[in-house]
Amino acid sequence: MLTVDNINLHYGAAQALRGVSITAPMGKITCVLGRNGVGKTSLMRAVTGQHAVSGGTVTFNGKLLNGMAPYNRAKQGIGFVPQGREVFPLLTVKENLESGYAPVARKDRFIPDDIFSLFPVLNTMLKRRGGDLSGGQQQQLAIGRALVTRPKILVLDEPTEGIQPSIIKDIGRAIQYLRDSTGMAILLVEQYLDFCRELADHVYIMDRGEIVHEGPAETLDTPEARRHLTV
Ligand SMILES: Nc1ncnc2c1ncn2[C@@H]1O[C@H](COP(=O)(O)OP(=O)(O)OP(=O)(O)O)[C@@H](O)[C@H]1O
Repeated sequence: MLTVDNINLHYGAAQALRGVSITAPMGKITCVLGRNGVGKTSLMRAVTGQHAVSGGTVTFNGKLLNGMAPYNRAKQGIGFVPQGREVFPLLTVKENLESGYAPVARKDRFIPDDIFSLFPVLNTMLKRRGGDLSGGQQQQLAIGRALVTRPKILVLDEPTEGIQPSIIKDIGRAIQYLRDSTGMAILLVEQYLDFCRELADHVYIMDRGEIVHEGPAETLDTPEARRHLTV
């Protein structure tokens, strides 16, 4: 289980997170929702080690992650699919997937078949450059690359952003399959309410750097939750 306990995060003098606490249990999909600029990506940066917290703790399966470099967090089982995908445009699909080998033991340096079962298009495009793929295909590649690192928790930052509906469905199915078949924890940041309502076991809503709502996915339909999500 991932436990974020009472964290603060600053960019210089500006505070982006204020006393944020969330948990993401194994075998569950935990979704963090909120409008633009409320701190969702900052929370993901705190979890993956891309930005230091200025207070509080981040632990994964009992191990304190504070101060640990992103590379070492990947070794602990934190797999990250960043906002905007960050696929290497000049590397082939195969090379992009292989870039996930760095944190895994030598014996595990192969591409698990599951990835091609989930996203068959990647298998047919192995020799194509990452930059030549559509946005949806790049998103599938970014998820595949994270899976190559054999994560115990998959952290996804707005995987549906700018993606066509049919591929959003494929990505949703893949996320459910990963939860149900591997028991990994999934931490999902989203602005797309319906996607979260369908997938999430538990939801958090953020506003201005704080958690303002927490509950099962059904609670997204309460007026109190809606109030935090409408512009
Ligand atoms: N590198 C940075 N330097 C300074 N301020 C930043 C930086 N990154 C984010 N911020 C500020 O921190 C706050 C939270 O931003 P963050 O990106 O975490 O929000 P978000 O909810 O993920 O938004 P979005 O949905 O647009 O990605 C915003 O006010 C933003 O302007």
